[in-house]
Amino acid sequence: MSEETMPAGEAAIRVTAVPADTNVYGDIFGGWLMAQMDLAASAVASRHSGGRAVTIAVDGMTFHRPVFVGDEVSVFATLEEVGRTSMKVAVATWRRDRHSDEAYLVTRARFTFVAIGQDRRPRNVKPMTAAV
Ligand SMILES: CCCCCCCCCCCCCCCC(=O)SCCNC(=O)CCNC(=O)[C@H](O)C(C)(C)COP(=O)(O)OP(=O)(O)OC[C@H]1O[C@@H](n2cnc3c(N)ncnc32)[C@H](O)[C@@H]1OP(=O)(O)O
Repeated sequence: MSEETMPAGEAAIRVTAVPADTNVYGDIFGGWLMAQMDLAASAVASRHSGGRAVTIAVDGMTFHRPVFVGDEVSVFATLEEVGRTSMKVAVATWRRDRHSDEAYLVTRARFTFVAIGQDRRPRNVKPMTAAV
């Protein structure tokens, strides 16, 4: 394994990177990875808030390693903090070569979501007592 070990728990998203996800150099697009992370984090935020939640900010994203076609990409998302209407979700993405058990951390970031109502305005969310 790499310097860190991939979490043993369930990934919010696990998907295989395919040629359609590549940039002009043949590596996987950072934007595609960000979309997977947004989807994973939004699942946590929507579940906690019991409804629609939108991304308002993404902080601290660094791409540490490239992802290649055929890699298994695992995205882990954990609710870290809950405000009045906002939720901060820590997201970490790992890659595993499909022919190996070696897994490497690709990127981490913190996504902030705001729960919104039918009127698209922020709505209150429950405090972070019950873990998602
Ligand atoms: C039939 C239906 C089926 C549905 C099946 C769907 C299935 C498919 C699922 C896929 C789902 C993918 C989901 C992806 C998620 C998007 O991609 S969402 C699209 C991109 N995001 C947007 O379009 C959001 C655009 N922004 C907005 O509309 C407005 O800014 C918002 C979010 C309504 C907030 O309005 P506002 O007036 O700025 O709110 P304000 O009251 O000032 O602040 C609200 C909270 O945000 C915090 N905040 C404000 N600015 C910041 C900031 N820069 N940083 C951090 N926090 C901030 C405030 O501190 C406050 O927090 P609390 O103290 O209340 O906890």
